[in-house]
Amino acid sequence: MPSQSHTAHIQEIEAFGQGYPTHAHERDRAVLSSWRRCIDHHQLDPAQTCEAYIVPEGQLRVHREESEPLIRIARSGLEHLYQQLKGLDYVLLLADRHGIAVDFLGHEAQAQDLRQAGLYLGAEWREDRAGTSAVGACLASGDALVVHQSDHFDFTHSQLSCTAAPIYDLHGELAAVLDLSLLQAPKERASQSLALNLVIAAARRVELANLMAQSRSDWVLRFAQSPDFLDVDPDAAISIDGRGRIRAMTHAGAHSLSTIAGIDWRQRHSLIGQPLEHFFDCDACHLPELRRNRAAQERILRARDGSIVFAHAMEPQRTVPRSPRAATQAGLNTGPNEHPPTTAPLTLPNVLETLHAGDTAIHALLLKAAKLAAQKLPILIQGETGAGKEYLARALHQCSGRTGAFIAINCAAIPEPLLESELFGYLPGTWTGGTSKGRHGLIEAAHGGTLFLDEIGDMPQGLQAKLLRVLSESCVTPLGAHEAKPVDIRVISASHRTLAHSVASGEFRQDLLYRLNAAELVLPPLRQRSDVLAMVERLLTQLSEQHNASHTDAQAAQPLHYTLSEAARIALQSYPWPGNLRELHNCLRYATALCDAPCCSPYWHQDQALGKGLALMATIDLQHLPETLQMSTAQSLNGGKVVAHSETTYPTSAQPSAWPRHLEGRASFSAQPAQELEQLLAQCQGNVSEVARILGVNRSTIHRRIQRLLGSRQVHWNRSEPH
Ligand SMILES: Nc1ncnc2c1ncn2[C@@H]1O[C@H](COP(=O)(O)OP(=O)(O)OP(=O)(O)O)[C@@H](O)[C@H]1O
Repeated sequence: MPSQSHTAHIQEIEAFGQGYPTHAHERDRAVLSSWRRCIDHHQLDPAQTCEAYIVPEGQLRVHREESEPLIRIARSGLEHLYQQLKGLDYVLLLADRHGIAVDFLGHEAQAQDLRQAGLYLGAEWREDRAGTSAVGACLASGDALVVHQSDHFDFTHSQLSCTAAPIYDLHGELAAVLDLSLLQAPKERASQSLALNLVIAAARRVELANLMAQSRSDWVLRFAQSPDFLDVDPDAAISIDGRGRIRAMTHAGAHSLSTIAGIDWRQRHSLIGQPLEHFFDCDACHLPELRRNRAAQERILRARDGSIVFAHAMEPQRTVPRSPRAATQAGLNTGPNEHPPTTAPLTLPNVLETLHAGDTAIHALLLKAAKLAAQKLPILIQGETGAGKEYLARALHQCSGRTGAFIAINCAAIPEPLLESELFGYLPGTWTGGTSKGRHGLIEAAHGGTLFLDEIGDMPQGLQAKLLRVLSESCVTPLGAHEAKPVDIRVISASHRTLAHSVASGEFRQDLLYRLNAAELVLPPLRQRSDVLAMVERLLTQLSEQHNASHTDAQAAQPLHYTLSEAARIALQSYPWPGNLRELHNCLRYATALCDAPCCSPYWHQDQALGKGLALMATIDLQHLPETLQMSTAQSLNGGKVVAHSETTYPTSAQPSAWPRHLEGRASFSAQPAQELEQLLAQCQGNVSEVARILGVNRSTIHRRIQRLLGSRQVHWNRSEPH
């Protein structure tokens, strides 16, 4: 629609109001519906203009307080979206159900202009007050739309281009509107199509996050049309209570169930409380089969209308114990409306479940941790560097039920005088390096929460005595103070050293050790875990999600998933990981950064309106892994001495002697050549090229070896690969 003079704008709206022929065919239908409401219901006059209205501070505070939980949940989604559009001058508003902007992301440098234009915190965009706007029309219709320049009813706003999508709460009520606006936009309305897709996708993710946050004690079933998106960016979700009945849905979830049931989605209330088997050929007993320990392609649900979706079931986050007594013993909180799931071989709270991927030893350790979580007992976590001690401490805090903060301090990283003032705080004028107002210490900051003392073995002796006093008296005395303050803290400490040795050498106080390790959790090094590859898969899923949430707008329509080549898989599995999970995580971050441009998978995602297109698969190969890994793999497979590790300062226990058993003999490849070759072929699923790459020889050499060593024995190599 070309830009108009104010007079032409008034004439067009008046003519439309009276039913005369206009340019209306060039306007979006949602815009015309809003114009109709403005004229007929709100009795607005297009000749009367009105500056954007910002509500007074006190009123804004009330609205923000009312929307606080939603703002919290939406915030990270908003920030991701804002980052995607960085440099394009978009402004993001989250408006509440009354049309008032309760959250805002935009350039502070433009604050004056944005405020004047109403693209600011506190702006009120209700349709009956401001005429047709994206927020107002979205609230009135419940649908996403673009209101571009002269689409605005009030000519005052005719420079703006605004795109909005609704966010529904779990009861199907329109809870908020996400709006993406530009002060100055290109004339073409089509320029905002991508903004529309982005804002719809962001609103869907906020709804998913909201459902997840509010359904901690229920099963959550997430759906996608394609298995590739299922675990990274599902389309819809529903929650299911302990009796296998639908408890809540995202908007897309309500649409899907309504379609299956053959009802209008506006009747979604009738879906609540219905058993799952009314919609799918499965009931609550089948939910554990849809968890992520099976490949996404296998997690298929058949709907009663004959359609098929891929599903991902997530068990309740908080364990629901068999009895209140068991709940207390396990230290797990149950909400008032939690029902014991009918199935549920429930084990760990989700936050602890995420720390392992199937290793039985660590699973047992985490079960113990779950029982200790809500006790106030001090816990000492031991384990090699990077084994995940801080992760475990945070998880313990999260399922402890303690409402205060998790405060972490690394005792090895801070010089003694600073460490003392950091921990204990100081009064004004006490400490020359301090601020004139004095400062609260970290011990006080952890009041009601958890104090995590990392590398406690490195705490200076003078401070060990002071800490002991805090632990025995539950009081802290800031530097320069004469009176102690009572504190309620739970202490978790960690060390990569064996503290008993430090006690024996006189470096660590025995009485403090007794205070700190009422319970001890020893995290195994990664090389001793049997779930390395499963952890790799999990981290790759996370990295895919992060990529999808943060990459640029042009690519945003195509979610990406990282996968591994067989060679990379073997290398990752056979490496001894002296830096444990930290090294593994960094290695995968490195590999995903280096991994070449992804290629398209065969899946074409159907729901274009949700901002998706072709699924992209990015395969991590051996050459994308850090050189240390490549060298280590080549040396171990070719019988070379592994120098890379022995030259570093890794703990002796991390030496390659601890490599996974199936690869231990690989260094002496020629000792049992036929058996080794057969094993390697099996591991590479018969892919001769992969075997050749691993051994650093060409494919014809492998084919010759197969002929020579294996002869007519049945060999499962990939005969269909190109020769
Ligand atoms: N369960 C986990 N899942 C995924 N990544 C993890 C996990 N645990 C640890 N990591 C990775 O390892 C890094 C180090 O974790 P963490 O700080 O908990 O280890 P740590 O044992 O406390 O290390 P240090 O002894 O050096 O302080 C994390 O930043 C993360 O990248």
